[in-house]
Order: sequence, then structure tokens, then C-alpha cells
Amino acid sequence: MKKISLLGATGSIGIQTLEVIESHPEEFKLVAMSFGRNYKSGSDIIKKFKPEFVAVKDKETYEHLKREFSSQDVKLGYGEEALIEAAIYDGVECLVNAVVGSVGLIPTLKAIENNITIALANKETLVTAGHLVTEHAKKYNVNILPVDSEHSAIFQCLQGESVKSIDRLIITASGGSFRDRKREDLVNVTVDQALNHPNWSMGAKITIDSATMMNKGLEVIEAHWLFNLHYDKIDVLLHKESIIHSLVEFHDRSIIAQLGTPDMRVPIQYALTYPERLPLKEAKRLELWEIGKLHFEKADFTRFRCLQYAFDSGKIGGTMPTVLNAANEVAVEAFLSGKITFLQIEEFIERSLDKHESIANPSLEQIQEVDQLTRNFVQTLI
Ligand SMILES: NC(=O)C1=CN([C@@H]2O[C@H](COP(=O)(O)OP(=O)(O)OC[C@H]3O[C@@H](n4cnc5c(N)ncnc54)[C@H](OP(=O)(O)O)[C@@H]3O)[C@@H](O)[C@H]2O)C=CC1
Ligand SMILES: CC(=O)[C@@H](O)[C@H](O)COP(=O)(O)O
Ligand SMILES: [Mn+2]
Repeated sequence: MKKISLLGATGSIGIQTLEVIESHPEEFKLVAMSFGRNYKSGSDIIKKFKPEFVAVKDKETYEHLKREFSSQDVKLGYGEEALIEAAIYDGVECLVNAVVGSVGLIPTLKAIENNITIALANKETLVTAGHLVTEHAKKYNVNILPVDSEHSAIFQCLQGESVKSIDRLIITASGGSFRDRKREDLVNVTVDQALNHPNWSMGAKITIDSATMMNKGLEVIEAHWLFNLHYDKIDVLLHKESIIHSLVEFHDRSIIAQLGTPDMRVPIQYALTYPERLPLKEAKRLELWEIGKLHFEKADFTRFRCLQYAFDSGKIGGTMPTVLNAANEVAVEAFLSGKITFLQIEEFIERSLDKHESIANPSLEQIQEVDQLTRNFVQTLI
């Protein structure tokens, strides 16, 4: 019975992780979890899965929960300290990090220090401080198992292979909600249009990231850290069906790909069962004859500027990806609340990157400072 802590239980990845846990009750036990402000969903999860500890984002939600559950039912906490407590709760063997944003960084570092395996959905953690997370994982000999579908695909393609034989990674991209529009047709797009992803049902922030293709940019940086490869060995390929989740090309020109219907329960479950596999009856079998044709296109870096910014920031390294991530988080939030236009997301990220001088090999404190300064700067632009 693997004891699991799940950060972000009420989100898209969180709910699908709970489905995997529920379908294998003899294999997994939810012992700790966190959620933000979605009280109804959070309370239902507590009743159904009976975790021992629950962390919530704010005091109000905590007080509300205290009125509904006794201290014998469940231990409760709130704020950043409680998020860490949930991550390293007594007996936890695997932390599924499915919160959104760089708030996931410290709980990940603390879990690594406690020798807890990380199943990582929260890509912002690796973008903002990839060197700290990977150095920490090496130091404590802890596995970081990818949950992101493309990285899980690459990880699956690499089983039994040597990283030294890789020629390049090919990360596939759906192109997001506006993939068939020209840049000039993006001026007046609405939040609802941007939230309409063609293939995946996901949280709001990542769906907007898909539409700007910043999601793919974040994934390029995530792949750089997870697989320890230079950016020149990472390519992005537009593939509108999201059937091939990514590919690895080896030195002998052989390419291995991982395919499947778009269903996040597959990579989530693989991270939980690795190196074994369990059946996943609920996932739809892929019948290629039903699909008929798969499409591929070269990624256009002038149309999707965020992709260019991500490659550039990743190559510069240091605190540049921290700025990229923080500016993006604030700009996407502002777009979602109707304060800025879709194209201003790109504009504000570009302005943040332009004014930043990267600090090489930054400490955690320097990353936190740059993150905060960037957030403040973007707020002044909104
Ligand atoms: N959804 C997907 O298919 C995929 C997602 N990812 C990555 O996984 C992560 C999660 O994505 P997704 O599930 O879509 O996001 P959602 O927005 O659906 O869920 C986010 C979760 O985090 C909680 N949360 C948000 N802010 C905080 C905070 N400050 N403190 C504590 N909890 C918080 C939310 O709580 P509440 O809702 O209660 O406020 C919710 O449970 C992201 O990094 C995303 O990029 C990667 C690949 C695929
Ligand atoms: C499911 C998943 O892993 C997402 O990151 C997905 O890849 C988003 O699709 P895009 O290819 O549109 O960014
Ligand atoms: Mn992905």
C-alpha cells in the first residue's frame, strides 16, 4: 500500500489522481492532501478518502472546515507551512505535486529532503528553480517522476535506454485553442475562447498557457532539467491530435514514440506505479484506424513568441526562467480576470525579460526575490 500526499486535490490533475487511487484501493492510500478555495469539492474528497491531514490555502477555508470536521476526523492546517506539512506528512512515500504555480517549489524541496518520491505535474517548479530541484534530488537520491504527458512519454520511451544515446527529444504540441488563427486575428479574442482547448480538459492557467504556447515553452525547460539535455537537443513539433505524446530520436536515427488517447490518468498512474504498470480499464483504447490520419507541422516561433522566449530564457539560464515563469503567472491571472488582453500576456513577459539581468546559479533566496520583483513589475503594467 503506497502512502500518497496529493497537493492540489481539487484541480484537474488532483481529481484524476484520486480516480487512479480509487480504482486501485489495494495499492494506494491518500494520507494527506491540500486544496485552495474549492470548499465543496475539498470537503467531499475528505469524506470519501478520509486523509489524515488536510492543508488549505487560507484561514477562512480552514475555519469553515473546522466547523464541519472534528479533530478526530482529520487534522487541518492552512497557509504555506501547512502545504509543506501535507507534503512531508508522516509515512508519505510519494508526493503528487499538482498545485499550479511556483507555490509548489518549497514543498517539493522539503519532500526531497525527506526522501519522498516526487510525482511532478507542477512544471512551474522546474522552470523557476530547475537546478535547485535537480541538485537536491541527486543529493538525496530521490526520483522525480514526470506526470506531464509529454515528459511521461519521453520517460517511457527511455526505459532500458541510455540518455547518452539520445540525439534529440521531440515534444509534441497541440497548438492550443488558437492554433488555426493568424497573429493579427488574436487581438480581440476572449477568455472563453482561449479556455476552449481542442483536446484536453485542464485547469484554467495551463489552458491559457497552451493557447499562447507558453505551456510548450515551460515544457521545453522542464525537459531540459528532467532529462539533463541541452536546449539544442530539444525540438517542438505541432501535432494537432495529441495522440503521439512525444518522441525520442537516438543516434542511430531510430525514433521511439509513446501514443495513447489523451487521458492524464495514464501518465499519473505510471508515475504512481513506476517501474511497474497496472491495468487502467477506464482509459479508452487507442484505435489508429478510427483516427485515420495524424498531422504534423513545424512550430512557428514568430507566431508563438512565448515559445521563443522560453528557449531564449532557458539557454541564458540563471534567474531568466524564473522571470519568464513569474511574469507569465501574473499576466495569465490578469487575462483570466479580464484586466488585460490575450496579446498583452506576451508583451508583459517580453518586457519583464528585457529588463532583467540574469543571476547565474542563483540561491533559493535570490530566486524568491527575483520572482517577487517580477510579479511586482508586471502588476505595474496591468
Ligand atoms: N491539467 C492537466 O491536464 C495538466 C496539468 N499540468 C500541470 O499540473 C499543475 C496543476 O494543473 P491543473 O490541475 O490543471 O490546475 P487546476 O487549476 O485545475 O488545479 C490547481 C490545484 O491547486 C490548488 N491551488 C491553487 N493555488 C494554490 C495555492 N496557492 N496553494 C495551495 N493550493 C493551490 C487548487 O485549489 P482550488 O481549486 O481548491 O482553489 C487546485 O486544487 C499545473 O502546474 C499544470 O501546469 C501538467 C500537465 C497536464
Ligand atoms: C496534458 C498535458 O500534458 C498538457 O500539458 C498538454 O500537453 C497541453 O497541450 P498543448 O500541447 O496544447 O500545450
Ligand atoms: Mn503537457
